[in-house]
Order: sequence, then C-alpha cells, then structure tokens
Amino acid sequence: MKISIIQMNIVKGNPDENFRTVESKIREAALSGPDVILLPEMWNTSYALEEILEIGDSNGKRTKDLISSLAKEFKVNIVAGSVAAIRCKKAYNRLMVFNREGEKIAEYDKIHLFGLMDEDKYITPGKKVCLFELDGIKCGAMICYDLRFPELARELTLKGSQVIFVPAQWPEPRIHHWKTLMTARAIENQVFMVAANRVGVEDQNAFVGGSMAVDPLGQVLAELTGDEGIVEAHIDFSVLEKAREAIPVLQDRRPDVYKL
Ligand SMILES: NC(=O)CCC(=O)C(=O)O
Repeated sequence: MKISIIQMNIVKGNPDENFRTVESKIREAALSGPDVILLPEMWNTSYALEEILEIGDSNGKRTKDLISSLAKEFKVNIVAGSVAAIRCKKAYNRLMVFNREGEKIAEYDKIHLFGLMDEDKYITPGKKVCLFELDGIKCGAMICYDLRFPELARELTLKGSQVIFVPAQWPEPRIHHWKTLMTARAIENQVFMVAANRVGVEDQNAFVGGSMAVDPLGQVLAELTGDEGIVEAHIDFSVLEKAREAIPVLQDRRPDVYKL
C-alpha cells in the first residue's frame, strides 16, 4: 500500500482558500499513483472556533462533494483528514474517508477534545471509534490529541486495524511528544501509524510538520520536516506479521489482571 501524506499550511477562518489548496495538493499527490492520500486536521477552517458555526461545513457537504469527486477522478482512496462540520447547530471535528469509487465509507468525530486550544468549549465530542477497510486492509483512525490515549489505539488494534491514520495540528513546543507517541503507538500495538501534521503559524502556535509513517517495529518509513510537502510511505504488511510472530505482545496481554 502506497500512502501519500500531505503536509500543508492552513489559513485560519478562510475555507475558500483552504479548499483551493486541498484540491491542488490532492491533484499533485495523485500524480504518483498512490493507493491512499492523507490530509491534516481541521483543514477547512482551522481553529477559528469563535465563528465555527458560521464558517464550518454544513453537514460536511462541501467536503464530501470535493473529496468524493477527486477520489473518483483519480481512483484513489482518500482519508480526508478532518474538517469543522456543522449539524443541528453543533460543531464537530470530523474525519471522513472515501474509497476509489468516491463513496464515503467512514466518518469519525474526534473523541478527546484539546482544552489547550479551546476545542472543548466549541466542539461536540464523538462517541464512536473509527474502523474501515481500504482495498481489503483493515484500518483505524484517530485525530491529533487522541494520540495521547493508548486505550484508543489499543482498541483499534484489537478490532483488527493494521494501519492507523492520524490527521493533526500538533504545535512545535510538544513536537518531541508527537514523535515519541507515534513511535510508541506503533511499537506497542505492532501496527503502522501514518500521520499528517500541518505547518505554518496560527495565533500563538507554530506548527513544524513532522508528518510521518512508522512501521510496527518503530522504524520511520517516511517523514517530512518543517515545510509544506508530500511524502509517500510504502507499507509492507509482512513486516507486521513478522513483528507479531517475533514478539507476540498482543497474545501475551493479561486482560484478566488489568482492564484493557
Ligand atoms: N489539535 C490537537 O489536538 C493538538 C494536540 C496537542 O497539541 C497535544 O499536545 O496533545
């Protein structure tokens, strides 16, 4: 499975410009014929939370229309990062997944809201984990701050995920947590972790990218530094099988002693 990770700047409160950027980045990423394209978190509005009900994507329609048509045009799966989506006057940090036919096959509302960026004041949390299949491969997804909760990655793994996608807006001061947690989640669950972080400056936050793919042994397969860019990760699922055969941590768990 070839996964193209898009690392881009996002303009706060300017959906028109962000939709244009996303379309051109997807067109660029599609040129090399990937199986999956991954986008970052909240790419339509970014954290313009005070006006989110006015500028968020009503029922996610604009996102669906654009991403579905690009997925169909290029016959590529798209894990469309997340957008601010509005439904019944409530805002959600919502991830959507489209298959090669342009059908929306999964939707996920961020479960753990990040208080340091005021998400908890404006966004309604999700209540369900996200599992789906791309080309017969079992996948899971989470959004940014969710990465700090090992229970979620473990749940996605126990439900069969081999790859976990993570769109993010994770700022610079804690970027060492990002890399450490991405690697830890990959090693402890023996899964592929694939993440798209943003770049740019927004309010007090600087974003330095660090989008990456990590294999079940903790090896970084692909990585971007601090600029906009697209990187391709080649996923070989035999690495997952071998890692699980060599050290069967999932079998050696003791849920009789601890809960998860
Ligand atoms: N957008 C987010 O969820 C940010 C999470 C973050 O920065 C963290 O340190 O966790």
